Amino acid sequence: MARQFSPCSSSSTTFSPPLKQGIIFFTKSVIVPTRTFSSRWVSKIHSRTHPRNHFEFKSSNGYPLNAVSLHDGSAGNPLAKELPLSDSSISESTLSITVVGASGDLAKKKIFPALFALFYEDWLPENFTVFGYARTKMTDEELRDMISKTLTCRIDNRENCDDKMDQFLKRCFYHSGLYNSEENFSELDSKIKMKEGGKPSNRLFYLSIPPNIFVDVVRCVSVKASSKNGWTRVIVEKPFGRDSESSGRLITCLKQYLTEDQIFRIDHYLGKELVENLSVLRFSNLVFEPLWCRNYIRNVQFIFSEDFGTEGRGGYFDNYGIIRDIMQNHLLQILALFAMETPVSLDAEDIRNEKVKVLRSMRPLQLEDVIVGQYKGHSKGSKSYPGYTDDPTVPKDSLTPTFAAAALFINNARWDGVPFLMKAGKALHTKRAEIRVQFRHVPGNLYKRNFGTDLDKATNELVLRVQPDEAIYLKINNKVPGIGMRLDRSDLNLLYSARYPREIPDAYERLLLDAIEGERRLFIRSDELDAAWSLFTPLLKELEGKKIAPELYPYGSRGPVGAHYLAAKHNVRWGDLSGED
Ligand SMILES: NC(=O)C1=CN([C@@H]2O[C@H](COP(=O)(O)OP(=O)(O)OC[C@H]3O[C@@H](n4cnc5c(N)ncnc54)[C@H](OP(=O)(O)O)[C@@H]3O)[C@@H](O)[C@H]2O)C=CC1
Ligand SMILES: O=C1O[C@H](COP(=O)(O)O)[C@@H](O)[C@H](O)[C@H]1O
Repeated sequence: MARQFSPCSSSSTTFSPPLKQGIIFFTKSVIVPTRTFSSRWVSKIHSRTHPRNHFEFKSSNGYPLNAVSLHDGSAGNPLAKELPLSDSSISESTLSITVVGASGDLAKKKIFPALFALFYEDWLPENFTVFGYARTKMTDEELRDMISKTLTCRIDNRENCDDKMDQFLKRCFYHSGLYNSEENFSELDSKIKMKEGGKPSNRLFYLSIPPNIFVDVVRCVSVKASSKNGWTRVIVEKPFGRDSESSGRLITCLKQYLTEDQIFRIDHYLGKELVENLSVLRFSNLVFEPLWCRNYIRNVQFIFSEDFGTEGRGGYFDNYGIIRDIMQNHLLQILALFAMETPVSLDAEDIRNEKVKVLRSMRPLQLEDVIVGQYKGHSKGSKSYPGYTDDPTVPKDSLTPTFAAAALFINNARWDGVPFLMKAGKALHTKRAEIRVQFRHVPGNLYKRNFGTDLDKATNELVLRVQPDEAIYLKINNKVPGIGMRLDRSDLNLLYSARYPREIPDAYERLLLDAIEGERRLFIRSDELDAAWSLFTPLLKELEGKKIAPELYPYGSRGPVGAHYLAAKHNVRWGDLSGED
């Protein structure tokens, strides 16, 4: 075996060409990439409605999967024509999901519960196994015990919850190992193989670990633990670097071992229900799309706030700050989805092509269009809240922003001159994430005098409340019933909890299932990532190079006043602070 030293890893590496993405199965009349055999539709049919030998193929966006995508990576696979798609091969295939970093916070809080929820709702294929991998020494039983503490069942369907938990936990196993040890990954491979029992195998690895060990793990997976007769995919958690250079390096290093189609860069905000609904709202209702441009929209706001600080994550956060933690990824992704042109289809590549165009059309971010803040300690009654730098893992003189607001512009025909405002902060007065679209004034408004002098207050505003209490509402002007002519601001309100009693799935459930199905629409392509970093890197360098001091704001407040000045400079008022919400 050839050994070589790679700049991508701290240790010497055995080079292995990129893993094969998948294999193609043939039916009598359709060619179907492997991703479809565990498709949501098939799995639902398997488990609930129809006999197991009845198949139909649809992706999670409802689009038929009846052709091999050029990006699927399966075209060159020599095994492609060897395995027929028969009912038995579908039900015989196995899926193993390995959570690397299984002892960590994200795995416990989100990944294992999401996997259980998928199992509970019968979304997972029949032959699946979950492996935890980390350095911490644990037995299978101890892993199960750890996982069981965070599992919950769907509110509307709890009857057999305990049974389902037992069944799920029986499918969970653990292997302790180092992240850069090929030997340890080889041991993992043997354990996975035992569970696969010689059947065709598909393997998903979720890297729930700090980014400095991503490449080591991917190397070990590639060399020792990839599937030999099915697909191997890797979900990569953020942060994907901390600027253009480090992100570029990470992309290059991962691509030494994986093809782009095997890499699923997760941005969990793209898996949130309301973010998914953004495109549905816009493209399937005639009333919105014609208004979706500079002629009618005055400004758009993307707002993220948390009512807690960086407690427990200060060490990580101080190296990144709120711009990298929330704006460069979650908010920018939503902005791109919001502003993109109509894609050719709902296919992942068509959507991601349009998003990249938006990102590449953005005006470079200027320092004067950004303000930064940092929370300070605050006492309220007998309770006192710590400041950011009170965290022992944060340097006392840290200038890392825990709050930022920015005005962005898209230099294209649709959006020329429209401010897209972003605001993100920790330790604020409330926890929420929302998109606010403020429309222009009604020209020659007949009812002008009924509104007083502040016409801005009379404009329509569309709000997509991503969380909590998911809702879509439109602020309209309405006549107060009665003989006189009094106008009132009112909401046309779609409150999800009232309209849809079912619990909304967690974003990680949707995204995990998409990765299992090979649906890439909600994952970040490398050129999207490049474009996102190109926008933010010069600004971050300037902020850090000039050591711009953040404006201090008290824990639990509405954030620095600088955010108001920034908005006012662009003739905008933050919708969340208008007093009428
Ligand atoms: N927690 C969250 O809410 C979110 C996390 N993320 C991202 O997800 C990934 C995982 O997050 P999280 O679970 O919070 O991370 P943790 O810090 O809890 O790390 C996960 C596991 O990785 C191992 N580990 C931690 N530090 C090191 C190190 N320096 N060297 C080697 N191994 C280490 C530990 O396992 P062991 O010691 O057993 O090997 C740990 O249990 C990170 O990339 C994070 O940025 C993204 C969004 C939200
Ligand atoms: O990615 C991150 O997201 C969380 C917020 O996620 P949410 O789904 O709970 O809204 C944030 O707390 C964290 O700092 C960031 O890394």
